[in-house]
Amino acid sequence: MSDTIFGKIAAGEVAADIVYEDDDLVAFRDLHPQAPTHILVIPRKPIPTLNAVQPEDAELIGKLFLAAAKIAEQEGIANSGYRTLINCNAAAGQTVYHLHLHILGGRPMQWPPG
Ligand SMILES: CCNS(=O)(=O)OC[C@H]1O[C@@H](n2cnc3c(N)ncnc32)[C@H](O)[C@@H]1O
Repeated sequence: MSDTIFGKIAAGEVAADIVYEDDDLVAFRDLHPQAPTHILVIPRKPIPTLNAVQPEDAELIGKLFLAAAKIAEQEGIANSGYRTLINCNAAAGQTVYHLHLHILGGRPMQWPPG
């Protein structure tokens, strides 16, 4: 049994608006979008936070970012611009402890992020 909601989505146990998936990754639209395009890309491997990423995960993390760029292209936000971010632990607001990369686009992003 997958222990986070994202693990359940990856396992097909919980529905999501999936926009991309392969053997290693699943990408789906955020339930509470913070931008016109807000997509989460997750590894199927249940890595809880960025702190838990190991050297043997390097290729998987690379695939996460390659997929993000491909998805941004598919979403039509690659040229206008988009933000990718990973929140790590409570101070950053992490609420789901299954590593995930946010893709936010379709509107101007603020800097610095809050
Ligand atoms: C504050 C950021 N916290 S977070 O960086 O941990 O991001 C978690 C994200 O998961 C999203 N989310 C939670 N449950 C689901 C779900 N079942 N399907 C899609 N997205 C979900 C939240 O809206 C949130 O943006």
